Amino acid sequence: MLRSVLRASTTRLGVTGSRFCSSAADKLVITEVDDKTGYATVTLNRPPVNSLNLELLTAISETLDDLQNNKSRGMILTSSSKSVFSAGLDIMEMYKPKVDRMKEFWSTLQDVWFKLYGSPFPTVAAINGHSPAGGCLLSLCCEYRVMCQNYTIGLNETRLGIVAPTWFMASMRNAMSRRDAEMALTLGTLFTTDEALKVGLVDEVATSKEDAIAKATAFLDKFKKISPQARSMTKQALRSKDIMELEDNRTQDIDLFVYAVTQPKVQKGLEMYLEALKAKSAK
Ligand SMILES: CC/C=C\CCC/C=C/C(=O)SCCNC(=O)CCNC(=O)[C@H](O)C(C)(C)COP(=O)(O)OP(=O)(O)OC[C@H]1O[C@@H](n2cnc3c(N)ncnc32)[C@H](O)[C@@H]1OP(=O)(O)O
Repeated sequence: MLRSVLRASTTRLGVTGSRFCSSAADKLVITEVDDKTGYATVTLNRPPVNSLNLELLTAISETLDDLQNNKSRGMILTSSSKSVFSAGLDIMEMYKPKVDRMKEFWSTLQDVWFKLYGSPFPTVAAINGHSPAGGCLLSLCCEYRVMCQNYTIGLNETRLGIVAPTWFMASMRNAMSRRDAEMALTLGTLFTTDEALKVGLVDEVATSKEDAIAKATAFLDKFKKISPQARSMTKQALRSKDIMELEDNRTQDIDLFVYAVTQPKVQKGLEMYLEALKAKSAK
């Protein structure tokens, strides 16, 4: 049975059985913990496309703190949308930005990356929809990815005229061969589910969200007989080089982000990209 933990930002709510309280639907991140397994299902809930703005990133960051403080046994990251896992960073945070907010936005994204990529508990992404750019990054931070059929995933930054930061690249390199990561990053490839499986960007394909959650749960179950401490120390040792590299360069990374995104050429590119997105959705 699902337990008490429904959390969004700083608000705790109750839950009865497997049903959410009505107010849960308004929350940016919904967390349910299964009493039997102890696994938390964390659902991104910012319609229409879970684009990652400062508020959503803050809610994710706080959720990850909660899971760590409660010594979570495992996390499944998914989305409440029927067709989008996450559309990546909210382009409105980068288009005509206010510099102070932009810095806080990027610093919060860094926090989420540290907490998710370096989490002591095991993590799986149940990717139940499209997952470009920052959406792909969130899933890459997890240890295992199960993706539903007929969607797209990838770090497509070069297609927007943007260079993915080195820690985005490191996250991709951790999942795929160096060669495939180089091709994918330079081309800004958005892979179909089947293509993503072939290059190792995802680990399993699912037929539905329920199937993805079941496969994610089966992955977490594999660690039942493994010492949690040995497991987490091994994971963190393998990822520590990437983590230390960003830790040592946090401020420069924020400054670089602000500099790159405020370039007139990049602003123009973002404007055109937004216009194209809006024209497409108006059709
Ligand atoms: C030194 C380093 C410098 C910089 C590094 C920056 C790194 C950047 C990382 C990023 O994540 S950038 C974001 C990249 N994201 C994308 O390219 C995805 C764009 N979106 C889509 O392709 C599609 O929306 C979709 C995710 C495939 C979903 O398609 P669907 O048909 O379901 O929805 P629709 O396109 O109609 O969108 C609905 C609505 O949402 C708006 N939208 C979509 N994505 C974003 C976004 N990322 N940010 C802000 N808004 C977004 C879209 O415009 C529609 O709005 P409207 O209803 O008002 O028209």
